[in-house]
Amino acid sequence: MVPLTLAEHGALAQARLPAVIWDFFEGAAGSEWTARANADAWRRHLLRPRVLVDVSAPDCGTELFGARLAAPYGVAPMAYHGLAHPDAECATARAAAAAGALLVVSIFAGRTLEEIAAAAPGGTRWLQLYWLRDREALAALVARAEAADYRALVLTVDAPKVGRRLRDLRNAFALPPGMTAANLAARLTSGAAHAEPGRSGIEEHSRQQFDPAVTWADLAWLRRRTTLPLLLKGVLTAEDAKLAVDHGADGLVVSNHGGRQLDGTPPAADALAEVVDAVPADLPVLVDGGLRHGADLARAVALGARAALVGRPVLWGLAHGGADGARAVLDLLREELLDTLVLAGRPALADLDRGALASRSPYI
Ligand SMILES: Cc1cc2nc3c(=O)[nH]c(=O)nc-3n(C[C@H](O)[C@H](O)[C@H](O)COP(=O)(O)O)c2cc1C
Ligand SMILES: CCCCCCC(=O)C(=O)O
Repeated sequence: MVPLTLAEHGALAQARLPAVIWDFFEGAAGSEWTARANADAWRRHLLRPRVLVDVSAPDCGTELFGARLAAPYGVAPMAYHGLAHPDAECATARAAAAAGALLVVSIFAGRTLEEIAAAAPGGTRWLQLYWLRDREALAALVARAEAADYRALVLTVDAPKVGRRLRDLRNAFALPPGMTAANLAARLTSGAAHAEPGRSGIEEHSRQQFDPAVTWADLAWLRRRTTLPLLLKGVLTAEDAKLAVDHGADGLVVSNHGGRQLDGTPPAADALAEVVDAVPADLPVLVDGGLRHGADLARAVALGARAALVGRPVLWGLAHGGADGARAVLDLLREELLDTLVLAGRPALADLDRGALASRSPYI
């Protein structure tokens, strides 16, 4: 079967993956309400098409921090792509570069930053960080990212610890043998390889390694260590968006972590406008969570996002088809976006503003 929707990519992946790994990918915190709401919220923004517009040459290309992208999209940072496919992040890097998409590499990647860069030399890559207790490890990663031509840093700020993910607790999820975070010393990663019944190795590991005492005041330490643009990922409120700007953030990612952290937060699609409206107009705001169709990319741009990141669907493609599968997911999103631009009578991203949407329809 040639998958024609992201959901069909998901079905192929689920058929292939061990259930505990599928659960780790798909799972979210608590009742998983926020994870479900993420996808539903995009669809509540109905599209308002314009007619008799010249749509013969639609263009969804864009530029982000000086890099050219084929569409306003990227791969969200996700730990351990090797759980999906043996070629791991190197395959994802090849897919993203071929599709003209940004790749945000997780601090918990299973391949080194240098291997990932070498796998797709022309690609646009950023590095995501969690604030570890071991600051020297963080500083070393920043230096390596700069040397390997990563173009920005993304500090994830919604995770003083990993959320309470019931599927992982039920499965006593732990990393399989051989699966390690290649960019960190073994002493910083070994905790995720074992879980007692009713526990999650990932959650325990985060309690050991993540610094839950970090505050806005600490950002200056990171800011001083790099000239790269610094984005904060996991901001959902106007208050925090303003604080981020005051503390030198160069961009934001509106995100509830795909519902994997605090269940009950607003869907990302609903938080986006609040954040966009709180920051200077030229500050790049990205968004992730629940984007499952190219039309959702159009919705994100219309609400003020400069680009959107896609998480689980890329792992679905990777799981069933390696680099080709991940690329197929990204290509499908771009094709669907172009189709949306044409049929909505808005042939360029600049034509997408809030007038392109009828929000919060009473009909669905
Ligand atoms: C398996 C998995 C691992 C993830 N690992 C990370 C991570 O290492 N760092 C991070 O900031 N976010 C991580 N996330 C969250 C994603 O970056 C992103 O916020 C979320 O997946 C977007 O939602 P979506 O999957 O609905 O597209 C992870 C998500 C998944 C599904
Ligand atoms: C201590 C390892 C944490 C990895 C967390 C990755 C993940 O599942 C997520 O951020 O979500």
